[in-house]
Amino acid sequence: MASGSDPGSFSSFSKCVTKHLNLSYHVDFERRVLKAKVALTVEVLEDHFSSLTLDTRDLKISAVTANGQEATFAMGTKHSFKGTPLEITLPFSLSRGQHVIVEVSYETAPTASALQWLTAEQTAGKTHPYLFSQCQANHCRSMVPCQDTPSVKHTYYAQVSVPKELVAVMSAVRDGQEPDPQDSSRIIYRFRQPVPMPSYLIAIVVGALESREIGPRSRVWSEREYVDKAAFEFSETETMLKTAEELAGPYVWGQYDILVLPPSFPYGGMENPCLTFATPTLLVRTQRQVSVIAHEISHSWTGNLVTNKTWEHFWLNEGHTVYLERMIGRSMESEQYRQFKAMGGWKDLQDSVRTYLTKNPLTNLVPNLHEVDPDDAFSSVPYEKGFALLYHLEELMGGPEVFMGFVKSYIQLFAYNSVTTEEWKNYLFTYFKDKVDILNKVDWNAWMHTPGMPPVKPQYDTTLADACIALCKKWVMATEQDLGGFTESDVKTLSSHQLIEFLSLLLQEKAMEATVGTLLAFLNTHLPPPSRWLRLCVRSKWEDAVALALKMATEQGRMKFTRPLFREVYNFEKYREEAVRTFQTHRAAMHPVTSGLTGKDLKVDPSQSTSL
Ligand SMILES: CC/C=C\C/C=C\C[C@@H](O)/C=C/C=C/C=C\[C@@H](O)CCCC(=O)O
Ligand SMILES: [Zn+2]
Repeated sequence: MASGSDPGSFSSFSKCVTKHLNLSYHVDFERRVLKAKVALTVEVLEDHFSSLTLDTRDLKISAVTANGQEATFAMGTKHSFKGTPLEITLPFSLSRGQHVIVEVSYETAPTASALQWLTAEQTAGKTHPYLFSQCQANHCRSMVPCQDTPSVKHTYYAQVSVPKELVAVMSAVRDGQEPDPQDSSRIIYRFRQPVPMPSYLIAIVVGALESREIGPRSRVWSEREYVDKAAFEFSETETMLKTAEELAGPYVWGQYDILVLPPSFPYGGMENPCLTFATPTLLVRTQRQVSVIAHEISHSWTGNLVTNKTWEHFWLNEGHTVYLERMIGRSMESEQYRQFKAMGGWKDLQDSVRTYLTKNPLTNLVPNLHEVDPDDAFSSVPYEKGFALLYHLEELMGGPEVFMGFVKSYIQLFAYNSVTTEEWKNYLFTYFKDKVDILNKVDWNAWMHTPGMPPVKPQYDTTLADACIALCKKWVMATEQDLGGFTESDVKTLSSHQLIEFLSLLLQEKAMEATVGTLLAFLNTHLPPPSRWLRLCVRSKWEDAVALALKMATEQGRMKFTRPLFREVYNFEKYREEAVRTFQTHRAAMHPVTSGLTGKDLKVDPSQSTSL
């Protein structure tokens, strides 16, 4: 299964592959470390095998054993984002097909890139500390020494000792709890993940958590302050799961829970198996953001069951997931709704391509990530260029039902495996063997290996978008005299999805007149301020919006909002210093990845805390 190489991993996965992890964590909130032991069950792929390399990042390794015997180990040279290879030499030699249990005793660093340790003051309840992880793309190695590549899949078992007033949850099925026999002030939670999965899907949260049942296989988890809101917001979960199963096949992970994190969680959602992580910015009581949950549910098939072999093939995870998410939208809402969302996605893609610059090779659907940190390469491109390609193929191959047949078959064929773009394409040609002539006319090189926008622009149905386009035109062309002509009904007739699209269209207008600021002030009295609105206000140099934009950028940490808001204020020359100052004041409380990437955006030196 695991062959070839991964530019993001030092691990020797062509020589051996991990089949199972047995993890023990002791969560130490005072020192902000995990005291840990992991036993890796490793299958040997070659004869005369006596050494292996694991990925680590900032781990303090104290001992390594192999089948219970002491093994020698050495740390290699530290790489800026790939971490430090852990070279292990076994006290014996093994042959192809044999297994060995390699046990590593270690401690994580307080600065582990996968972990954010929050003080009680940073939580909603203000009484207990909180810990959460985010391993995608290459951060698992900062909490587990492992083969940290999506090409290797393994099951896992874990036991986590935490102070007894706290609760631990993981990306696995809960397997009971008991008092810690070593310390009566602590409790041990146990977890099992019997479905093989890549290391980036290992996840842990420890905090004052509560849960509510929202369906026959679903609970929501969060601090008490969010839990009822979350149960309301995500009440459609079981309907979405059933819709996804009709489209893609059985849900194999047993439980599907959602955990709402504190506001600093850097993403809208993360598809951790059995336990989707979600930002509290979804709790807006408008169901505006339920497509994030449809997206994370879809990952149960595309990403978690069929996984990209390396991060260079990330579009296989995300493009198919967006495709499935929008098919769920089609079943639960309408085809017009799917078309509308697809059109919004095209705009997001234009936005990303513009931000990254049209000729940047990181806007290729299949980028070369040799010596590139995946966090730096992350954008809407794999999501929306990937979706656009799949939609284009859908049109060429005979429509949504026909193409969904291919997607379902691809999922069944590659389930429990990791795939490359080439393997996906070969299967596409096999599945549509009667339509190879049409497939041969697709400009594959332009779609996959060329920067910028795709070679074909899909013609989406504009029914739901027309109202947004008309209103955008009206606002863009307005003069001072027209200002009185804008009424509440202009925006009241738009759905929340249409409103987001309207703001997105407005944001793309290059020549912002000063009057737009006044128009936006009108909008402000009628609507809550989404981040796009604030970006628009700052771009149109409406000075009152600067403080609001910086407030939103720091009160929550979803990078999709925080980074563009900071960048927008930074680009407003007059407030550049204020953007940098605000970042420097808040960076210690930010998630490590968010603070690193925002620092780069604002050209702030990471070590000195001063502007470059
Ligand atoms: C070409 C890029 C290659 C690899 C990138 C892989 C991972 C990048 C890393 O930064 C982690 C990303 C995690 C994403 C999690 C969830 C997203 O779907 C959320 C999207 C944005 C949002 O809604 O907030
Ligand atoms: Zn995704």
